[in-house]
Amino acid sequence: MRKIYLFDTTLRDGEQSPGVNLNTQEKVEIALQLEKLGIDRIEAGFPAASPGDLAGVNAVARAVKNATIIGLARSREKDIDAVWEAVKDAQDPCLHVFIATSPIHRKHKLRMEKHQVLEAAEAAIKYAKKYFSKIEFSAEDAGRTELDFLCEVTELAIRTGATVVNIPDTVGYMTPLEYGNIFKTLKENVPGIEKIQLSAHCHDDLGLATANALAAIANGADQIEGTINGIGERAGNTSLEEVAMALETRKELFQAKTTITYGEIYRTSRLVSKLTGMVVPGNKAIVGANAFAHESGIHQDGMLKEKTTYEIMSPEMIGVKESKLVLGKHSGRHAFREKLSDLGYELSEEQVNTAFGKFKELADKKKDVSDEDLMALIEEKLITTPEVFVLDTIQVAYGNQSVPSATIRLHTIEGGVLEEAAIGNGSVDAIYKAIDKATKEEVELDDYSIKSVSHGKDALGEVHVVLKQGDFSVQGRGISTDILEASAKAYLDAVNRLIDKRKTGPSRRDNLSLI
Ligand SMILES: CC(=O)SCCNC(=O)CCNC(=O)[C@H](O)C(C)(C)COP(=O)(O)OP(=O)(O)OC[C@H]1O[C@@H](n2cnc3c(N)ncnc32)[C@H](O)[C@@H]1OP(=O)(O)O
Ligand SMILES: CC(C)C(=O)C(=O)O
Ligand SMILES: [Mg+2]
Repeated sequence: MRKIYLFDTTLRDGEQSPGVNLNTQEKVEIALQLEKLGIDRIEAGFPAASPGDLAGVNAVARAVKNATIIGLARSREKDIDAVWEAVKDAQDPCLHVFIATSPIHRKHKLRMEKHQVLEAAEAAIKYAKKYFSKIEFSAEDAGRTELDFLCEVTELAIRTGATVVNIPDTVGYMTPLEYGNIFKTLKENVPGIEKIQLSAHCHDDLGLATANALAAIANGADQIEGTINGIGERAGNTSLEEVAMALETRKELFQAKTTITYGEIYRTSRLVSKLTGMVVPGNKAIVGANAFAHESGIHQDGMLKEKTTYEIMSPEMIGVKESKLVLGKHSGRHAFREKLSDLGYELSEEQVNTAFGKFKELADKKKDVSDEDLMALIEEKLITTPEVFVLDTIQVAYGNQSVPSATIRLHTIEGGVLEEAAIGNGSVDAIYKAIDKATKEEVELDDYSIKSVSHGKDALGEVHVVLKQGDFSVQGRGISTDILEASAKAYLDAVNRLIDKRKTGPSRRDNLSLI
């Protein structure tokens, strides 16, 4: 298998992401993690940009022992001097020097003719040779450069002493077929091309950065430039973790591989996200929070039977602990049962079915059903008190200038429907008075408490009540995303227990096997 070199520019092009500014210590921390990851070449910054960046690149050059350390320069002597100053202490220093070659950049930005661009590139590479044995030359905006001129520039760079020639798609304009064709053309037409390495540097303006990098590899590129998490100027750069995992996962296709330590990918992604403040989108390939998470029942069932049904690579390989089966409204019984078993519940098929019905009702109201939600739901639902009264609907009218009122509708065990309305000191009081009227039970509310059993705005509220009737005292619990509904459920639960207690004596909390 052919080795593909990874050139990481998180600390240079990545730092060009608007809002990102890494200090020296942060650059060193990321660089050391990149070294652990096994990155071959680290572009640590643009030393001519500021004294701070020069110091940052220099600190990286001193700290990292097992990767080439690179600084970027325009085709100007003072930029090249600054790079040498910054990287001369590295074990393996390298210069990256560039000039734009496309007609748009030549005309509007550089205001140079073709021959002036060639002269500037030649002069820069010649000057750099007084310091560097390794020089990468980039033809900025190569993607929009006339192919014959790009061949001419590449030939000149090789002749003058560049050891790597980079073909940047600076503005992310290329499609894979076009970009691949540039590499093919250079390979076939430029004299001396076999003496150097060809490199690809892509941007993601059209979402094609990784696809274009892979097309370059398929057409002979030796090196891929990119960043961790794909951060970088505008829409960002090629994500190196995507390239590495695409080559690994489809090795039969590419016959090429990187030599990185896959198990460090996730850790590196987290560190870069933390220090740059660039949040990784949940659906980001390889390192996004959802990259190995499955929510729908059919997928979860497949995953439980055989992971390869829905995963083309394993999360453990990149350092993620395990795949996640997320319970939500699309989940099915297989995943639900598995989750209950993980939480330590051993339930009969019938109990699973009852709980599953309740879980689906809850999932319709909540985005994510957490472990705490599930535990609350199981503990509430599987304690089998005969339900003499079942809550159907509640209507509450509340205004800070009016008396709260509530209308409730209950079903009875015999199939009847009871509907009552009442006013109260507050909404909960109105609900409880309406329930009293409907059930005709004379009870006293001895205690009422409410707590949140999960997190976030759509958290479940759990209400706990104690009702008294003569010598009897019973507890009731109700759970809902709405606290008024939870209050009504708790009250009715207690009334049902009271009726049951009157009939059967001591309380029964049976049919629930919690382990
Ligand atoms: C595609 C890329 O990612 S390229 C890298 C982008 N990174 C950066 O720009 C790093 C941060 N940059 C900086 O700090 C500053 O731009 C500096 C210090 C490099 C230069 O600052 P200034 O001297 O004030 O110039 P300014 O940035 O305004 O303009 C760029 C100048 O460089 C010229 N230039 C641009 N690219 C090159 C090049 N590769 N070689 C030679 N000259 C170049 C421009 O034509 C312009 O020249 P002009 O002043 O004669 O018109
Ligand atoms: C400096 C070069 C390589 C660059 O970042 C680009 O062209 O995108
Ligand atoms: Mg770039």
